[in-house]
Amino acid sequence: MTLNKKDILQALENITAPGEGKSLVESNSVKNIVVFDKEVIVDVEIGNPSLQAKKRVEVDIMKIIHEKVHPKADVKVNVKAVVAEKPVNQIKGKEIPGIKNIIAVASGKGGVGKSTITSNVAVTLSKMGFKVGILDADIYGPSTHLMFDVANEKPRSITVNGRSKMKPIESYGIKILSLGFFTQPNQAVIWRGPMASKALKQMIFDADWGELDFLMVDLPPGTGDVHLSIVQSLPITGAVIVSTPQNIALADAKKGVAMFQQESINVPVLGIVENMSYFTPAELPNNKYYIFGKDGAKNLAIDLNTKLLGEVPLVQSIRESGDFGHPVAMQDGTPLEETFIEITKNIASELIKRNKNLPPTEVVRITTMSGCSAVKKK
Ligand SMILES: Nc1ncnc2c1ncn2[C@@H]1O[C@H](COP(=O)(O)OP(=O)(O)OP(=O)(O)O)[C@@H](O)[C@H]1O
Repeated sequence: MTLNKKDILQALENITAPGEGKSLVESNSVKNIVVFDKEVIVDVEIGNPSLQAKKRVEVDIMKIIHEKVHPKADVKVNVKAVVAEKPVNQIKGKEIPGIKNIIAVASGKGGVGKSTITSNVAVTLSKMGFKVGILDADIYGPSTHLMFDVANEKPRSITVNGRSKMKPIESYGIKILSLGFFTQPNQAVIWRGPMASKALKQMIFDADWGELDFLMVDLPPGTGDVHLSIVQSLPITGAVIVSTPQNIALADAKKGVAMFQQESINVPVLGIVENMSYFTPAELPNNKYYIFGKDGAKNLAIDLNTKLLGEVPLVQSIRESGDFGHPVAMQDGTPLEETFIEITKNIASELIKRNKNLPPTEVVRITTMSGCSAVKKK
């Protein structure tokens, strides 16, 4: 009996690769053929990993060789399944030169204190000596301009390298751009999807942010289409989710986490900040009343395999300082300053973990911060 490779290859042209609509030869599935006397060994690779597909290819090859080449050939078939990695359709915004980390702050539910947490973490980062910016992307109710007492300011247009750019408003050393700068205080503006996207793109890419260590983005509450398009248009380094302890808020926070973890977005969730964890009256600072429930965010963080970044109490001074345009974390030597330092450090150490794939210089730069305490700005 004389068998040769060419006849075998020709025979294999009659078999289609499972799920490919092409012959095994055409689809390059035949990797090797060894002929030795009456013995034939065929190595094939197919894309379908199911047992049936493998068995079908094996039987088909044996049958066709017996039919077209030699009925007594001793055929051995090795079928290997090679599953191509599924391309992930990630839509990421292009990098913003000069901005090292972009932290998105989100909440599933409205009014849980997302802007309060954003402002106070930004202030704490700035007190630590970092260059910080805030982009208020809350299309429903921007409030950063109020919390930093710059409600009546309007960003100017300046020329940088021959291009006209929007100059962020600076308050307490933090650069701010907010949709709130472009509406009248008493005007009810509904930023519709495309209009909001356009305004935000301008505030991101046509603004003179300069060098920033951190740009905090205050997202609108919710997890709808508008949120997706905002999140997808920004190169976000990590996301922080804010929730209050009630079940109804936690259920929405869960959706917020899921939004960032979607395959098409895939933004690392740095953790959850629980706001209004307990009430502490000013005259009884050691008393804690868990009026909205206890450990809700902690349990959610465990469930979702993320971190509880900290718990912020419900206290009058947080509301007052927000209303007066002077974030509470600016005050030195208070328990709330400590609370925000703790949260900020936790965010930073989660960022270090997430950034470990970045070039070493990037990681070192952030590592320096993790161990440091608040450095007072001159
Ligand atoms: N821990 C707190 N203690 C007391 N008041 C708080 C606390 N956190 C937030 N507030 C107050 O609750 C109100 C809502 O807070 P904030 O605007 O930060 O919420 P938000 O989630 O950003 O709201 P929105 O959904 O409108 O964007 C503000 O008046 C703020 O000062």
